[in-house]
Amino acid sequence: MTKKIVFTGGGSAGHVTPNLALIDQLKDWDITYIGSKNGIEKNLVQGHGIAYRAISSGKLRRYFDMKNFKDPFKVLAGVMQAYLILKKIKPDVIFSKGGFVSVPVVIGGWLNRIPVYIHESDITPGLANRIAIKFATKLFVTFEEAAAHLPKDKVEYTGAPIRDVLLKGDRNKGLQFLGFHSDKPVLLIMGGSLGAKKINEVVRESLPELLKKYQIVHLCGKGNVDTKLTETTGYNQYEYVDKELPDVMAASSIILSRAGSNAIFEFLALKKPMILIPLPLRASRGDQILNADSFKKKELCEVMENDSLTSEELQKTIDNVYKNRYDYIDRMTAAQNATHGIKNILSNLNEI
Ligand SMILES: CC(=O)N[C@H]1[C@@H](OP(=O)(O)OP(=O)(O)OC[C@H]2O[C@@H](n3ccc(=O)[nH]c3=O)[C@H](O)[C@@H]2O)O[C@H](CO)[C@@H](O)[C@@H]1O
Repeated sequence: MTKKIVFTGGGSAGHVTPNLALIDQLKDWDITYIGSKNGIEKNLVQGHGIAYRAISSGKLRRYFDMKNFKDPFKVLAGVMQAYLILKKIKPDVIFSKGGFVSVPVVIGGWLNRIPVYIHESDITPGLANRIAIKFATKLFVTFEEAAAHLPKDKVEYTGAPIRDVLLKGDRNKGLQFLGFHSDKPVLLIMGGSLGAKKINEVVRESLPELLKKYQIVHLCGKGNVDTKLTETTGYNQYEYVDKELPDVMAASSIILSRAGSNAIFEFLALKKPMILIPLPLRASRGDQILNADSFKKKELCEVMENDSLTSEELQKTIDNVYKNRYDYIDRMTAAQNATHGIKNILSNLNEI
C-alpha cells in the first residue's frame, strides 16, 4: 500500500527547503503539505506536484504586541483544522521542519496518535520546535552538537538535508543567467531568505572597490532591491532566486552570507569558501552565532561581526578568503559527512 506522509514547516525558506529536499526523493509516497494561507511555504511548494492544505496560524512572540491577544485563538483554530485534515488523510507519519505554522500540525498529529518526526537545523531549537518536541516521536538534527540540547531517547544526528537539485547546478548556465563572464570570480551575497539590512548597506558602500575584482550577485531579500544600482555593470540584485539558484551557486567562487543553518550547509556541500555574518543576539536567539562558531572551529569559514562591520574589513576579509580558497575547499571536502541528512532521514522513513 502507498505510504502517506504529511510535511509541515514555514515562515521563512529555511523551514521549507529541507522539506523540499525530502519531498523530491519520496517518489512513491502520497504527500500532503500543511502550511499557512499566505506564507513563503505556499509559493515554494508549488511545482513539486503535491497537495497543499492551508490552516490558520499565529505567531508565537516572546515580546509584547497587541496581536499576542488574538494569535493564541488563531493557533487553536489551526490545531482544530490540522486535527481534522490529519484525521481524514491518516498519514503514516508527519515530518515537521519547524516555524510557527508547524505547531498546530504537530499537536493535531499527536491528538490523532500519528508518529511525528521533527527536524531541527540549528544547534539550539527554535521556539516552535521547543513546543513541538513534547509531541514528537523522533528528532533529527543537522548539527552533531545539537543532540546535547535535546531528549536523548528521541534525538538522532543525521546531518543537513540538502536539495539534490542544488548539487546539479551548471556554472555556464549560471553565468549566462547572470550575464557575467568567466574571467572574473563571482561573489555571491546571501542575506538569509528574508534579507539582511546591514549586510546590504555595507556591501553597497563597498561596491566600487569590490567590483574591481569580483562580479557580484546579491540576494537581498523582499523589498530590498536598490533601484539606483540596477544599471551597475557586474552587480545583479534579486529579492530571491528559486529555480536558478543551483546554477547561480555553481557559478559562484566565494560567498558572503548570514549564518542560517540550511544555507551554510549548502555552501559546505558545494565546497564554496564562505564568510559568515551571523544575525546578532538582539535580533534573534543567537542561533546563527552558534552555527557560525561551529563552522569557524572547524576552519570551514571566516566570521565577521554584524554590528562592527566596516567596508574596509569586509573587503580585506573577502580578499583573504579568496586568496586561501583552496585550503577552505580541502577542509570542506573532508567534512562532507555533515551534508548527508537526506540519506539518513530517508532510511528512517523507509522503516515505517
Ligand atoms: C532570521 C532567521 O530567523 N533566520 C533563521 C532561518 O533562516 P532562513 O530562513 O534564512 O534559513 P536558512 O539560511 O537556513 O535557509 C535559507 C534557504 O533559502 C534558500 N534561498 C535563499 C535565498 C534565495 O534567494 N533563494 C533560496 O533558495 C537557501 O538556499 C536555503 O535553503 O532559519 C534557519 C534554520 O532554522 C536559522 O538558522 C536562521 O537563523
